[in-house]
Amino acid sequence: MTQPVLSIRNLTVDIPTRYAVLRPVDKVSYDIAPGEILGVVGESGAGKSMAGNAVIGLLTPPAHISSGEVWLNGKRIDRLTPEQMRRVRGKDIGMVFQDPLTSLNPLLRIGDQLTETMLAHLPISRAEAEERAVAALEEVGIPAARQRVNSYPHEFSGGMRQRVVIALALCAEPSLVIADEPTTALDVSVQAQIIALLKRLCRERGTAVMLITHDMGVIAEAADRVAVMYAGRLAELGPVREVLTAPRHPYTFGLMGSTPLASKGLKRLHQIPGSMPRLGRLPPGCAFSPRCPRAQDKCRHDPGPVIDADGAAACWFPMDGTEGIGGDATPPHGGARHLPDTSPTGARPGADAGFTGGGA
Ligand SMILES: Nc1ncnc2c1ncn2[C@@H]1O[C@H](COP(=O)(O)OP(=O)(O)OP(=O)(O)O)[C@@H](O)[C@H]1O
Repeated sequence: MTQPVLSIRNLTVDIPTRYAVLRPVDKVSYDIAPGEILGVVGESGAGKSMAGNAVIGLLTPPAHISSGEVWLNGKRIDRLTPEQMRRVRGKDIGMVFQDPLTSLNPLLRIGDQLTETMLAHLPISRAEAEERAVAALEEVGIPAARQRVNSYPHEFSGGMRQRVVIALALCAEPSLVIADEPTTALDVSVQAQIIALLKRLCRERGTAVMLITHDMGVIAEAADRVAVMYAGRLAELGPVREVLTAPRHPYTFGLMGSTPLASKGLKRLHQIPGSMPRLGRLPPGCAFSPRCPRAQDKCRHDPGPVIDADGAAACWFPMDGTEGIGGDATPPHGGARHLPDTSPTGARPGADAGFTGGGA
């Protein structure tokens, strides 16, 4: 089997506070292979960004990795010094954040930003780096790239700026890109283009991608595998085709059902009742149990099983993959039109799981 680009094992992040130690990431394990896009999805506060920041060494103290391991291309990186980690971030890991201005220096021409990044990490001459900067902008679809290298970040629209950030993230030829809500701040019309661009470029280069999003539509459109997070833990991990057509964790099922089925003009939503518990107030047992229509006594006392990097559902009573799932299991934006029709029942996710219906 190909060596994964990224392997995280039992990754746990703690935040000591005056009253308790909060655990926003709890024993999370997964791999990302070369050229693979792993979508990390969950509600706000699930721990998606914390897990991403832990991988790139950008946790804000007092948050820190308290146990577990992070491996990049066969080398352990969770014990590197901040200086060593800075080099890894520039060379081996590219980053795309929600706000393009986080990644771009407002005072530097974008051509210079690309050139300096390449010169810092690649054995090439300045002339070659400048030529590659133009090519990189052309590749991400910036019109008149030879002139636009002289522009400053504020001279671009939001969508164009995010294209520049993608060019910057990829220019040092990293093996991993971490994209944290890369389209959330953009117009809906631009979102799909940016996701398609990221997907195409990473596929062509064999770059592994950790794509963090709250949007199941983005997962369906772009990801190969999906890691569903809830209250710091992995709820479910598996290939997108399997997880979206036959979710096994009731949370995944509810998350899909609560996504608008925009492409079909369907208004019916199945909202998951309640909200995710705050970190300091996690219930005993499975953190999802207070919201879970399938919860039994065991769920209220025993935390769900921890799943390993091979994937599964962290549920004592997982769904069997046929309950309430139909060929009409189309996630948002038509994303699942590539998914196989495994429908034995003709129902949609969320329809029969006892989640609150929003009305048709
Ligand atoms: N400095 C801090 N002190 C206490 N709790 C914190 C701190 N920083 C983050 N948290 C908590 O850690 C949890 C995980 O946050 P994280 O940003 O990783 O969530 P997320 O899934 O990425 O959500 P979002 O999509 O809103 O960014 C949240 O409950 C958040 O409130």
